[in-house]
Amino acid sequence: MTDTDDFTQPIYRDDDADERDITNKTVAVLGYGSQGHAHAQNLDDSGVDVVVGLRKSSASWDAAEADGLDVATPVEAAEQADVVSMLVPDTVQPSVYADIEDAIQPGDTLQFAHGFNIHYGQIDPKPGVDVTMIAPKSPGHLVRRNYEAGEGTPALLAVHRDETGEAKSEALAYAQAIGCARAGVLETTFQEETESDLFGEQAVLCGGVTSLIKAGYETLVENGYSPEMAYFECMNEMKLIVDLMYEGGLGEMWDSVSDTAEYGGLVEGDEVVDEHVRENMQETLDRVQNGEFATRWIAENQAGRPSFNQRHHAERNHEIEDVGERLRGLFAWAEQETEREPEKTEAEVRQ
Ligand SMILES: NC(=O)C1=CN([C@@H]2O[C@H](COP(=O)(O)OP(=O)(O)OC[C@H]3O[C@@H](n4cnc5c(N)ncnc54)[C@H](OP(=O)(O)O)[C@@H]3O)[C@@H](O)[C@H]2O)C=CC1
Ligand SMILES: CC[C@](O)(C(C)=O)C(=O)O
Ligand SMILES: [Mg+2]
Ligand SMILES: [Mg+2]
Repeated sequence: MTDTDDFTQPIYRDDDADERDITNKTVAVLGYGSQGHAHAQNLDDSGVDVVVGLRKSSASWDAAEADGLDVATPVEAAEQADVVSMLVPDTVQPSVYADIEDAIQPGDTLQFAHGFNIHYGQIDPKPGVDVTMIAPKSPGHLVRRNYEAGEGTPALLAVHRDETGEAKSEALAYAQAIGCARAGVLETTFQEETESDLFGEQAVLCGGVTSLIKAGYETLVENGYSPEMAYFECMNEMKLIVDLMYEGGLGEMWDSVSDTAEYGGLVEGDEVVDEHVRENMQETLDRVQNGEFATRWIAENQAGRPSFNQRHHAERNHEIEDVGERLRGLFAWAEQETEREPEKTEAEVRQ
């Protein structure tokens, strides 16, 4: 464990976990998407007995088998397992849980990578079952890529229910087996993980950044600058700037850019992301905390995702996507380094 003098809370590392708390169990990984394929393969490589749970019709079934994993239906997988890792999309988890509930026995564990369905009351696990979470703070493909490179991905650990008295040590061993304890595992609650994760992806990581990029791109193009110039300035260089912050914090980035960029950025940054943006962020957090976002997302799915589909297609058809695809075609290295999920089909988007 890290020295708590340096941090506000303990951060668990490989030495804090006992691999036998997971290598003596069978884990059913339900879903073989972004997180599912990474957890299943990392667990398998760490010597854990894994069975992947998928619908018979699943396009991922052959992929999981080709990766050398045992595959069964979610019910069959849950019947064999001591730990069921719920890695299907948040919106389908309640119906998948209803299907597998009878297959889970007292003393088993139901584990999540995000707390949405527990926190907002969409799943109420049956008595006698441990309920835990290991939530990697990363897209799943990097959880796998980092593991293979001998590196780790930070994760959050939470215990919602501990019937066996072993919920935390088992979750920590799971985190170790998927490579997260190489980096660090922070203990939290389902509430804190859910609300901070939703806020982060909406206001900053996914929603905030894409809106900032599009607004910058559109401002340049509307003022007569070329799309190629605007793409390189507002999108391509974003990665290079963020990489510096990832490696060495804000300071390393500011040290690397010119003094002109540092002065202009410090002065104008707060003009662009002003008090009004902070008020908007607070409202976003309010909607997460009071359940308004969750209610809207659940209703959106029940209605067949009309707003999601419209926004999904508008985003994919934004001009920056077209110019970006053509420009990235010039980067010889991009194809080797970038491990992208194939574009979702219409049916998958509607799911
Ligand atoms: N994406 C990420 O990087 C992160 C995700 N999380 C959390 O991890 C969990 C999983 O998310 P994510 O990896 O994005 O999920 P994905 O959308 O990538 O999951 C797709 C997988 O789920 C399967 N699936 C979909 N519907 C069903 C169903 N009804 N029954 C059985 N299998 C089904 C799909 O198979 P099929 O071929 O049958 O459709 C596919 O294998 C969520 O709780 C999410 O919030 C947490 C951190 C980051
Ligand atoms: C940032 C999006 C995320 O929360 C993640 C990769 O951590 C997600 O839900 O996919
Ligand atoms: Mg997240
Ligand atoms: Mg998330």
